[in-house]
Amino acid sequence: MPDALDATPYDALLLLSFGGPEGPDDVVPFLENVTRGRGIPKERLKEVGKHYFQFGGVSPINGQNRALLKALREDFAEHGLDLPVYWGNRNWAPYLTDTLREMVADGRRRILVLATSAYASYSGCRQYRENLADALAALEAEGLELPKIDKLRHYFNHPGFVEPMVDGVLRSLADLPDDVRDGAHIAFSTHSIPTAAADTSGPVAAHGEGGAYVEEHLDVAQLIADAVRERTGVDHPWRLVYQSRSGAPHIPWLEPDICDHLEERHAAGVPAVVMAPIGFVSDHMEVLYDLDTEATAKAGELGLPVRRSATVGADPRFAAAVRELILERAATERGQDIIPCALGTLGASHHVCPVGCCPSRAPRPAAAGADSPYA
Ligand SMILES: CC1=C(CCC(=O)O)c2cc3nc(cc4[nH]c(cc5[nH]c(cc1n2)c(C)c5CCC(=O)O)c(CCC(=O)O)c4C)C(CCC(=O)O)=C3C
Ligand SMILES: [Fe+2]
Repeated sequence: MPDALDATPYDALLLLSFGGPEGPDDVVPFLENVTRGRGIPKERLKEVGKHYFQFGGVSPINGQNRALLKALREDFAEHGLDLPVYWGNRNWAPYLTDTLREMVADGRRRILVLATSAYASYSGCRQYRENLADALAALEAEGLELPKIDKLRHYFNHPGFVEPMVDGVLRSLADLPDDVRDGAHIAFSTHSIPTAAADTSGPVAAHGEGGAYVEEHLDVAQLIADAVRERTGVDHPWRLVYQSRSGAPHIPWLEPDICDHLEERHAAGVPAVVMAPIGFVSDHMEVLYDLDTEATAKAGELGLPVRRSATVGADPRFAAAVRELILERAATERGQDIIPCALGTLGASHHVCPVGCCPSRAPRPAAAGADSPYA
């Protein structure tokens, strides 16, 4: 047995995710949960429902979270980190409030949250903090004693997140036909969000065109492109592109869209493209539908060879990164001086979201941040 690792003051980890349907009957209620009060056009919802039905009404995300839970528990056990791991979702069972109630019943008092989103943005960060505040409010109304909740920092530039994606891009390049491999372009893809949300993503100091959301993705893309050049000796051109746009057409969202980009690059004479979904922690429906189905069909029409590279998923290096992030945060909470681990030019992200970080359209209470109404 290795020496025990010290996660004090924390007594539990909570994997906090999006949730997804597990069968055809779940699809409509799931979409209602996702879109409550979010102003998404009906046509778009019908369209997205079809994506889920095409896959038997089952989102891949829950299975991927179960695999991640297993990888985390195995990594912790192997390294002597005695920290129970729980799982709760925003939009589907196991629901966050139920998990939190269970954690309180189990006597958990200091909870650290790992969200399945690596970057700053309202959808990927503050909205999860709002969900935590809602869950705490629900438990408070039940008369329960509330635990203290902190959220792990953004891990987009942690080597345990970046390195598996480097390997994925290398595998995709290797998988392309020999005659087009060296000329391949890399399209780093992430979820489009309204430009107004991007511009105010991250701490106030990062607000401006694209905000922390775009800046962080560009840093990861550059890191992967540099690592690929080092490993292959080929300088592949790349661009950050977007997918899965959902809002009304008159509201500007981040562009270019992956499909338009494929068309444009093909017209410019690019012989092949690797689509690298750096914005996603695992092979979500957005990856399976928008890239593997829609964009791949588009490329087929164009006669453009494409490959989609792997997401991090339950890679053991990612599980190890989570362990390191927990120990780093625990040491910081204990007042120890510790240098946080991060690649790239931006440095390690903040531990605690400051006031004004990723504001929502209509301000709501958010836990686990400087503006949290909870201790
Ligand atoms: C930045 C971002 C991430 C990445 C960060 C993170 O991972 O959190 C993400 C993840 C996800 N989004 C997901 C699903 C959906 N997102 C929607 C809608 C929206 N997403 C947005 C942004 C993001 N979303 C936005 C700005 C909207 C518009 C409405 C709003 O402002 O809220 C809709 C409604 C229909 C549609 O329009 O697509 C669905 C069904 C799933 C589950 C997939 C699965 O089942 O595998 C996952 C992991
Ligand atoms: Fe989404």
